[in-house]
Amino acid sequence: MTRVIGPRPPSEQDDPSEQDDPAEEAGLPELEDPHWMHRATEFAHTTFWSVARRLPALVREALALAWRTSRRDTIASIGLNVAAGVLTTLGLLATTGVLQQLFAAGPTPQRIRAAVPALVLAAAAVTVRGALTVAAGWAQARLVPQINYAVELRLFETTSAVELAAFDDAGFAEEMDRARDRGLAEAASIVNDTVNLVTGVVGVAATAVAVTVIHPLLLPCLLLAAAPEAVTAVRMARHQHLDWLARITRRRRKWMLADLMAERRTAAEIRAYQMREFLLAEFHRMMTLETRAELRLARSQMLTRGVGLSITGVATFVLYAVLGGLLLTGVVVLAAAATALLALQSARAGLRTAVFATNSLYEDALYYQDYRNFVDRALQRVPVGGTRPVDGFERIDLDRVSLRYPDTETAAVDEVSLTVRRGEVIALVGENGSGKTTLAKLIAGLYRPTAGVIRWDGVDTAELDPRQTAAQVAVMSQDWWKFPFTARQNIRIGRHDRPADRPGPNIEDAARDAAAHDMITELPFGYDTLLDRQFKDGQDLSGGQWQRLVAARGLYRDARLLICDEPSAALDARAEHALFQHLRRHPDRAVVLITHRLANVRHADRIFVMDHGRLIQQGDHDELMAQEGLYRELFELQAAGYLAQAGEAAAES
Ligand SMILES: Nc1ncnc2c1ncn2[C@@H]1O[C@H](COP(=O)(O)OP(=O)(O)OP(=O)(O)O)[C@@H](O)[C@H]1O
Repeated sequence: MTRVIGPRPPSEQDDPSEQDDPAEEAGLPELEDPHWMHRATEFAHTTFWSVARRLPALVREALALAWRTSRRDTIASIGLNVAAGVLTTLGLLATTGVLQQLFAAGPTPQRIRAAVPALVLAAAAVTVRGALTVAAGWAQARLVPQINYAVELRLFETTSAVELAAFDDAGFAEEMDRARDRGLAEAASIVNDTVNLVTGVVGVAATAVAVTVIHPLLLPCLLLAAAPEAVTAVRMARHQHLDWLARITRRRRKWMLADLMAERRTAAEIRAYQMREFLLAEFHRMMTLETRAELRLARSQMLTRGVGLSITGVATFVLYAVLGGLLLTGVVVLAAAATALLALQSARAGLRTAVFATNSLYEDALYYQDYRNFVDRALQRVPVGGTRPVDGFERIDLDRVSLRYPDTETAAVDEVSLTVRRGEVIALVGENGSGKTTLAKLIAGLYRPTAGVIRWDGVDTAELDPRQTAAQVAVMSQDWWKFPFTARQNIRIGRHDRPADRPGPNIEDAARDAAAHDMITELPFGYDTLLDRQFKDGQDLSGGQWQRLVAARGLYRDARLLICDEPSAALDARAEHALFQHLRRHPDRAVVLITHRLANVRHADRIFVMDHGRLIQQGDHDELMAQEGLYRELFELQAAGYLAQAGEAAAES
């Protein structure tokens, strides 16, 4: 049988456990550290005691988050764990009672009878404690999805409201990634860690109370015996973290390779270039190094644990010796000593839980802080706008408007003044990078000018209600997104909130106007076809078909200002012709058209020519053709191509 997947089998020489730290590793392709690495590094270099010092503040933060999300589940998670702790104490005391009766003098049946009440109490304590622990776990598990939902909602409410310009700011984008990648997930973790910490501390405290009641001298003995285990737990957690840090770049590369080999969007290219062997070899190399690192960690963890267990063994031996001494000198009775040994198990488990929870809480809180900081900063970038109502316009005036993108030397739009009037079609033309799209986004209100003023009927747009202003605008963007919805939804999102009584084109009419209707009806489920291949029955469209859908959405929006940025770049001649029939003059609408196909702007009322962000020419087609300049040059260049072809065809016939 042919092997479908057949990576090179590891040779003996490749045995990961046999190789030393390879120089090969240094030859791996360079990758930048992920943006959240600074937190991981910060944690790695913080001592456990510094972590413990910050604990009260972190616990307060986590509890506040849980409290805001669900008071009932917060109280239940903490309260039930504390109650379980009280029952641990009761259970241990009852056990001492049982042992005291069993070790007392007298005939066996009589001793057993005397032990029965304490035995019942101990059994009841264990049972109720178990029930409380289960209920506490349930409350804790209920908290997690609620917290996740609350923090995600808050994040996306904020990211979807911030101004578009924020997305051009590399710092902002990085903070957003950081908040999304780890910050979000760690919100529920810090609450979980806190509840675990409380559980651990309550467990230790309950045991401590029980042994102190039995005999105060037992408490220091108990802590002494449990301490080595806690130290081992801290050391192992640190090892694991440092090792994870050292391997993170390689693991990212491994994930990236794994993604490349199992992603739809890369599948075609990988096959076309026959990259399979190359990728599998890279993956194999990465896995070899990774496995070797994991084996190294396992070895060092084993050593740490071995040393820890040896010290714990010695400490337990010392405890036994001390208990023996106390028994011999009659300071404690046999029953109390036996209970102390039982208590030791419980204290160890509690201490281990508390130590792990402390470590995790500190680290997770660092990432959660990233989320908090991002949301605070993002809220400052939500455009406030004015309150003046807007209902259409007669004219939009740009007065020496400029826009400089963050961290760039030159202005993408430089002191441009122009007017867009209702009922007109205006065109923006110019070479690549001349600032047309940026200017269109300024007119659409997607960007605020960094200098100059835009006025709607004489009123500065900063004074207008931003939601109402945006409702007047439709943008058929050059870089549209393939929204993973049905064809109908893809058009309807253009004005999904249109009230039933408000007039406007219906979905099918808009699709017909954009030459999309026939193409949609030919899809397997017509308008209800899901346009995403990653889901069952989903379909994909060609570039031109998508663009027809985008045009249909823009027409369905039925806005007073229609901005069309290269609306026909991917359309065939028939679809382009059909679309431009519907982009003609309309008394209630202004159209701003950007296109490199200059034949389409011939009939525009006015044409604005951009060059390096500046407006260098304006007029209608005839005026611009009558003068020397960029417009005529570009138009003639394009026309020459058609004329030459027409000439060749005439000569051949
Ligand atoms: N988000 C951005 N951040 C930084 N610079 C940008 C951004 N978008 C565009 N630019 C720069 O601004 C200038 C104008 O770009 P713009 O997209 O407005 O040009 P254009 O005339 O529409 O080009 P094209 O004809 O290629 O679509 C270019 O130099 C471009 O590199």
